[in-house]
Amino acid sequence: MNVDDCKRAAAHYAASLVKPGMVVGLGTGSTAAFMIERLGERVAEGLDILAIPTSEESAALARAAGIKITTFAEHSVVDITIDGADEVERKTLHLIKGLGAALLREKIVAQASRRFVVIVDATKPVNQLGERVPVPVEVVPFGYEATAARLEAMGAKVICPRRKLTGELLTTDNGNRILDCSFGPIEDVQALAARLDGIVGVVEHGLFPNMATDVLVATEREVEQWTP
Ligand SMILES: O=C[C@H](O)[C@H](O)[C@H](O)COP(=O)(O)O
Repeated sequence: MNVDDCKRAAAHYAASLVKPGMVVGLGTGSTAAFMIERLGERVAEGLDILAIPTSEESAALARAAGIKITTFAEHSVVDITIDGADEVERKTLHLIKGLGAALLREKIVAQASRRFVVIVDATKPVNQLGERVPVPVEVVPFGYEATAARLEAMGAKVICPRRKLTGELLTTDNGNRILDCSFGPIEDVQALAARLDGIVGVVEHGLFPNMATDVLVATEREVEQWTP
């Protein structure tokens, strides 16, 4: 199985957890896209659900797949959210998310969910968060250079990601900027999350400690289910 086959296997397993009548949070990214596609197939076969997407991209995929969309104005609790991740810490199931710039909406939807199922291929689990990827941080555009300097003073190497096609600075669905912050392997995820929460100009960050209720890891042979 190649990486896409693994992503698809985890996504299909997660989609099978969705039951009729549920309000479903739809994650963002390449793994979540396989899950949205599969849920669309189940909807075509008669599954009745409502969905809250975590990005404009996932909303477009859901509409194209025939999945009905709802909002928090109509449903304040989400039964299950299924989303990808950029890193999963093996021992704790803490996550880094947001390399696709959707972290703020993803965290709002995850926080409102009874069950938060994370779907990954075997390249995503790590011993310590920050081993392979930076922590994306969503910041308001005003003074983002000053916010970046503040993050650098905390020990991060900060990069402003740009759109591949246009070269423009990456802007989120919420009109904010993303700063990718490399801290290296993170000793204390919750302490770093609290420090990031305390910086003026930071809207949200991609550290998701103690949020996943299930992590589905697709290896070449099987889909493993990890729980905290
Ligand atoms: O902002 C993007 C999201 O957090 C994604 O869930 C994350 O980047 C994983 O994406 P993928 O499944 O494409 O690796």
